[in-house]
Amino acid sequence: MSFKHFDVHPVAGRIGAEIIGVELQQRLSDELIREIRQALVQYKVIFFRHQSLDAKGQIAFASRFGEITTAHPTVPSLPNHPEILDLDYGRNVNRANHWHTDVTFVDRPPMGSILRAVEIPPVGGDTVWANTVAAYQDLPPHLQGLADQLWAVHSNAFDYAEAAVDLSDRLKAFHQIFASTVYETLHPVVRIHPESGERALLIGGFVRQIRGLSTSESHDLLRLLQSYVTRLENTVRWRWQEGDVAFWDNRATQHYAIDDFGHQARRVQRVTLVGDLPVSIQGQQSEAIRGDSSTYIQREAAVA
Ligand SMILES: O=C(O)CCC(=O)C(=O)O
Ligand SMILES: [Fe+2]
Repeated sequence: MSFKHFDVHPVAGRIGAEIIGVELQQRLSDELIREIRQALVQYKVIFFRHQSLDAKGQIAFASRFGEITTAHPTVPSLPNHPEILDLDYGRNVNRANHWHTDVTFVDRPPMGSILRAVEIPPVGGDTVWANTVAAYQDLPPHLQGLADQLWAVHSNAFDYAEAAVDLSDRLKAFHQIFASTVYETLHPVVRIHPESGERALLIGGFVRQIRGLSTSESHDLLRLLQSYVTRLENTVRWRWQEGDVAFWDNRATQHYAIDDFGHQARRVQRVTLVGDLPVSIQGQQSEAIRGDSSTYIQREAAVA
């Protein structure tokens, strides 16, 4: 696909592209936003180098793609900007060095996220994304056929359970609400991407159990499926520079923030877009089992 409004330089063979010639702080035309959305769906994660985007600009840009959530249980938002999660590693959040698709324990996981690099260590702190459509395509046909039939329970039960950093009172309040509320959702292991129609594996760090299998069978099968996601051929690694912006399609990716920067500062800020209910290849929708995801999405209101 070619794009009229910008140049696209793929960063790796199967996922990730840099968009060149767009200044995100400016008000962009509807047509340009449509092209960015097409690039997002095609490349799964897109990068904009050296932007001069501020918090307001980030919110304004994100809102062109849909509704923004203020959702995160333990990561604080910027003062006056509940839409912006302030991920200041070592100071206010745990490291995200595990493979995951964001927030899959709720029935409507985010459509995507826009992450802005505020402070980046001189070396280390890269982020890796994996293409979960390519992972599905790599499965041998018999495994595809099996995965197509499976459903899995995703839960927040363990995640963020222990805070590695001292939490402020405000964060403790968020944390308590989150820790005392178990969210559990049944998602298809293979979802149909609502825009591209592609089949994508929906697994990752929040999956607890494949329905209908024993714990050990579920564990082994998840490990096998996940090995297709994290095949290096299906990944892209981004070496951040300050001002960079990454926008990922959370419906077709997992990601992993590499924890190799010791005690150096690393600060990124995220705006998250509301997603829709995943749909299986048979046309069945994900189902919340426990926890009302609107309480999650309305976190600020719940604490206030
Ligand atoms: O810090 C990063 O690079 C990514 C952290 C993360 O998992 C997220 O923002 O969803
Ligand atoms: Fe994440």
